Amino acid sequence: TGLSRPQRILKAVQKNATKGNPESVIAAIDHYCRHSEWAMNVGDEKGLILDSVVTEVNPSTALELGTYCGYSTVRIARLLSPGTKLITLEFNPDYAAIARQIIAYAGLQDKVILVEGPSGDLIPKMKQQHGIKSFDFVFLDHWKDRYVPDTKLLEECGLLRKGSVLLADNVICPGTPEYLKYVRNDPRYESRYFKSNLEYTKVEDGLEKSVFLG
Ligand SMILES: Cc1ncccc1-c1cc(O)c2nc[nH]c(=O)c2c1
Ligand SMILES: [Mg+2]
Repeated sequence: TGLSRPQRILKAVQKNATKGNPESVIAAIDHYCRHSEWAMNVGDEKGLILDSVVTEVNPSTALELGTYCGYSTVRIARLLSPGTKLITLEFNPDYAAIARQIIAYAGLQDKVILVEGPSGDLIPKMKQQHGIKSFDFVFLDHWKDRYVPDTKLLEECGLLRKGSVLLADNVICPGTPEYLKYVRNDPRYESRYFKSNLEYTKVEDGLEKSVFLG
Protein backbone atom coordinates (compact mmCIF):
# COMPACT_ATOMS: atom_id res chain seq x y z
CA THR A 1 0.00 0.00 0.00
CA GLY A 2 2.75 2.36 -0.87
CA LEU A 3 4.95 4.50 1.35
CA SER A 4 4.40 5.06 5.05
CA ARG A 5 3.96 8.57 6.47
CA PRO A 6 7.53 8.63 7.80
CA GLN A 7 8.78 7.54 4.36
CA ARG A 8 6.80 10.37 2.75
CA ILE A 9 8.35 12.82 5.23
CA LEU A 10 11.84 11.56 4.34
CA LYS A 11 11.05 12.03 0.64
CA ALA A 12 9.93 15.61 1.30
CA VAL A 13 13.24 16.27 3.08
CA GLN A 14 15.28 14.74 0.23
CA LYS A 15 13.30 16.80 -2.30
CA ASN A 16 13.15 20.17 -0.52
CA ALA A 17 16.05 20.39 1.93
CA THR A 18 19.79 20.93 1.41
CA LYS A 19 22.12 18.19 2.62
CA GLY A 20 24.06 19.26 5.72
CA ASN A 21 21.69 22.14 6.44
CA PRO A 22 19.62 21.39 9.57
CA GLU A 23 17.51 24.56 9.22
CA SER A 24 16.39 23.48 5.74
CA VAL A 25 15.53 19.98 7.02
CA ILE A 26 13.38 21.49 9.81
CA ALA A 27 11.69 23.88 7.34
CA ALA A 28 11.01 21.08 4.83
CA ILE A 29 9.33 18.87 7.46
CA ASP A 30 7.28 21.76 8.86
CA HIS A 31 6.11 22.81 5.36
CA TYR A 32 5.17 19.23 4.44
CA CYS A 33 3.33 18.55 7.72
CA ARG A 34 1.49 21.88 7.64
CA HIS A 35 0.45 21.79 3.97
CA SER A 36 0.41 18.12 2.93
CA GLU A 37 -0.16 15.81 5.89
CA TRP A 38 -0.10 16.24 9.65
CA ALA A 39 2.49 14.31 11.64
CA MET A 40 3.40 14.24 15.33
CA ASN A 41 6.60 16.32 15.17
CA VAL A 42 6.96 18.83 17.99
CA GLY A 43 6.57 21.40 15.18
CA ASP A 44 7.61 24.99 14.56
CA GLU A 45 5.67 26.71 17.36
CA LYS A 46 6.57 24.40 20.27
CA GLY A 47 9.93 23.95 18.52
CA LEU A 48 10.83 27.57 19.30
CA ILE A 49 10.21 26.91 23.01
CA LEU A 50 12.31 23.72 22.76
CA ASP A 51 15.09 25.74 21.10
CA SER A 52 15.05 28.38 23.84
CA VAL A 53 15.24 25.82 26.66
CA VAL A 54 18.04 23.85 24.96
CA THR A 55 19.97 27.08 24.35
CA GLU A 56 19.49 28.15 28.00
CA VAL A 57 20.60 24.76 29.37
CA ASN A 58 23.40 24.29 26.80
CA PRO A 59 23.60 20.61 27.82
CA SER A 60 26.78 18.51 27.74
CA THR A 61 24.61 15.39 27.89
CA ALA A 62 21.06 15.27 26.53
CA LEU A 63 18.44 12.52 26.27
CA GLU A 64 15.37 12.41 24.02
CA LEU A 65 12.60 9.88 24.68
CA GLY A 66 10.76 9.31 21.40
CA THR A 67 12.60 10.01 18.14
CA TYR A 68 9.79 9.43 15.60
CA CYS A 69 11.24 10.88 12.33
CA GLY A 70 14.03 12.81 14.05
CA TYR A 71 12.55 16.31 13.72
CA SER A 72 13.16 17.32 17.35
CA THR A 73 16.40 15.34 17.32
CA VAL A 74 17.63 17.67 14.57
CA ARG A 75 16.25 20.73 16.41
CA ILE A 76 18.16 19.81 19.57
CA ALA A 77 21.38 18.48 17.98
CA ARG A 78 21.86 21.59 15.80
CA LEU A 79 22.09 23.69 18.99
CA LEU A 80 24.57 21.49 20.89
CA SER A 81 28.14 22.64 21.48
CA PRO A 82 30.92 20.63 19.81
CA GLY A 83 31.80 17.43 21.64
CA THR A 84 28.39 17.03 23.26
CA LYS A 85 26.03 14.15 22.55
CA LEU A 86 22.30 13.67 22.23
CA ILE A 87 21.04 10.15 22.96
CA THR A 88 17.60 9.50 21.46
CA LEU A 89 15.52 6.40 22.19
CA GLU A 90 12.94 5.02 19.75
CA PHE A 91 10.79 1.92 20.28
CA ASN A 92 9.53 1.61 16.66
CA PRO A 93 12.20 0.24 14.25
CA ASP A 94 10.47 1.70 11.19
CA TYR A 95 10.50 5.20 12.74
CA ALA A 96 14.16 4.68 13.78
CA ALA A 97 15.19 3.73 10.23
CA ILE A 98 13.68 6.94 8.81
CA ALA A 99 15.05 9.08 11.65
CA ARG A 100 18.60 7.86 11.02
CA GLN A 101 18.32 9.01 7.39
CA ILE A 102 16.84 12.41 8.29
CA ILE A 103 19.47 13.02 11.01
CA ALA A 104 22.21 12.05 8.52
CA TYR A 105 20.67 14.27 5.82
CA ALA A 106 20.97 17.18 8.28
CA GLY A 107 24.64 16.25 8.80
CA LEU A 108 24.15 15.70 12.53
CA GLN A 109 24.89 11.96 12.76
CA ASP A 110 28.12 12.58 14.72
CA LYS A 111 26.21 14.40 17.52
CA VAL A 112 23.39 11.87 17.84
CA ILE A 113 23.26 8.33 19.22
CA LEU A 114 19.94 6.71 18.23
CA VAL A 115 19.12 3.59 20.24
CA GLU A 116 16.20 1.33 19.31
CA GLY A 117 14.18 -0.30 22.05
CA PRO A 118 11.81 0.33 24.96
CA SER A 119 12.88 3.32 27.10
CA GLY A 120 12.14 1.34 30.28
CA ASP A 121 14.77 -1.24 29.34
CA LEU A 122 17.31 1.21 27.87
CA ILE A 123 17.41 3.91 30.58
CA PRO A 124 19.04 1.60 33.20
CA LYS A 125 21.80 0.81 30.66
CA MET A 126 22.74 4.42 29.88
CA LYS A 127 25.67 4.63 32.33
CA GLN A 128 27.37 1.40 31.30
CA GLN A 129 26.57 1.59 27.55
CA HIS A 130 27.31 5.27 26.94
CA GLY A 131 29.42 6.36 29.92
CA ILE A 132 26.76 8.82 31.05
CA LYS A 133 27.06 10.14 34.64
CA SER A 134 23.87 12.20 34.46
CA PHE A 135 21.73 14.08 31.91
CA ASP A 136 21.68 17.88 31.88
CA PHE A 137 18.57 17.87 29.67
CA VAL A 138 15.78 15.34 28.93
CA PHE A 139 13.05 15.83 26.27
CA LEU A 140 10.03 13.57 26.93
CA ASP A 141 8.08 13.03 23.72
CA HIS A 142 7.36 9.31 23.48
CA TRP A 143 4.22 7.86 25.08
CA LYS A 144 2.18 9.68 27.73
CA ASP A 145 1.87 6.57 29.95
CA ARG A 146 5.69 6.29 30.11
CA TYR A 147 6.39 9.87 31.27
CA VAL A 148 6.02 9.11 35.02
CA PRO A 149 7.64 5.65 35.12
CA ASP A 150 10.59 6.81 33.00
CA THR A 151 11.08 9.94 35.12
CA LYS A 152 11.13 7.77 38.26
CA LEU A 153 13.57 5.42 36.50
CA LEU A 154 15.90 8.32 35.65
CA GLU A 155 15.85 9.34 39.34
CA GLU A 156 16.43 5.80 40.60
CA CYS A 157 19.31 5.22 38.16
CA GLY A 158 21.02 8.40 39.39
CA LEU A 159 20.75 9.93 35.92
CA LEU A 160 19.40 13.28 37.17
CA ARG A 161 21.53 15.78 39.08
CA LYS A 162 20.74 19.07 40.87
CA GLY A 163 19.65 21.35 38.02
CA SER A 164 18.80 18.69 35.41
CA VAL A 165 16.02 20.03 33.17
CA LEU A 166 13.11 17.86 31.99
CA LEU A 167 11.00 19.25 29.11
CA ALA A 168 7.82 17.31 28.32
CA ASP A 169 5.78 17.59 25.12
CA ASN A 170 1.99 17.04 24.86
CA VAL A 171 1.11 17.73 28.47
CA ILE A 172 -2.32 19.04 27.30
CA CYS A 173 -2.87 17.16 24.01
CA PRO A 174 -2.98 14.15 24.12
CA GLY A 175 -2.36 15.09 27.77
CA THR A 176 -0.30 13.67 30.61
CA PRO A 177 -2.31 14.47 33.78
CA GLU A 178 -0.41 11.97 35.95
CA TYR A 179 2.93 13.46 34.89
CA LEU A 180 1.77 17.02 35.56
CA LYS A 181 0.58 15.98 39.02
CA TYR A 182 3.93 14.27 39.66
CA VAL A 183 6.29 17.10 38.72
CA ARG A 184 4.03 19.86 40.07
CA ASN A 185 3.44 18.26 43.51
CA ASP A 186 6.88 16.76 44.18
CA PRO A 187 9.02 19.31 46.09
CA ARG A 188 12.13 18.01 44.29
CA TYR A 189 10.90 19.63 41.07
CA GLU A 190 10.38 23.27 40.13
CA SER A 191 7.87 23.18 37.24
CA ARG A 192 6.60 25.72 34.72
CA TYR A 193 4.04 25.39 31.89
CA PHE A 194 4.74 26.91 28.46
CA LYS A 195 1.38 27.36 26.70
CA SER A 196 1.42 26.71 22.97
CA ASN A 197 -0.49 24.76 20.32
CA LEU A 198 -0.52 21.20 19.07
CA GLU A 199 1.84 21.02 16.10
CA TYR A 200 0.39 22.53 12.90
CA THR A 201 -3.03 23.16 14.54
CA LYS A 202 -4.94 25.73 16.63
CA VAL A 203 -5.61 23.17 19.37
CA GLU A 204 -4.01 24.04 22.72
CA ASP A 205 -1.00 22.04 23.83
CA GLY A 206 2.08 22.96 25.81
CA LEU A 207 5.45 21.99 27.20
CA GLU A 208 6.15 21.48 30.91
CA LYS A 209 9.66 22.43 32.00
CA SER A 210 10.73 20.84 35.29
CA VAL A 211 14.05 21.45 37.03
CA PHE A 212 15.20 18.61 39.30
CA LEU A 213 16.36 20.12 42.59
CA GLY A 214 18.13 16.97 43.81
C1 LIG B 1 -1.05 11.39 17.36
C2 LIG B 1 -1.80 12.55 17.95
N1 LIG B 1 -3.08 12.70 17.56
C3 LIG B 1 -3.82 13.75 18.02
C4 LIG B 1 -3.28 14.65 18.92
C5 LIG B 1 -1.96 14.51 19.34
C6 LIG B 1 -1.21 13.44 18.86
C7 LIG B 1 0.22 13.31 19.30
C8 LIG B 1 1.04 14.46 19.25
C9 LIG B 1 2.36 14.38 19.67
O1 LIG B 1 3.20 15.47 19.64
C10 LIG B 1 2.91 13.16 20.15
N2 LIG B 1 4.21 13.11 20.58
C11 LIG B 1 4.71 11.95 21.01
N3 LIG B 1 3.98 10.80 21.06
C12 LIG B 1 2.67 10.77 20.69
O2 LIG B 1 2.04 9.70 20.75
C13 LIG B 1 2.07 12.01 20.20
C14 LIG B 1 0.73 12.09 19.77
MG1 LIG C 1 4.97 15.19 20.85
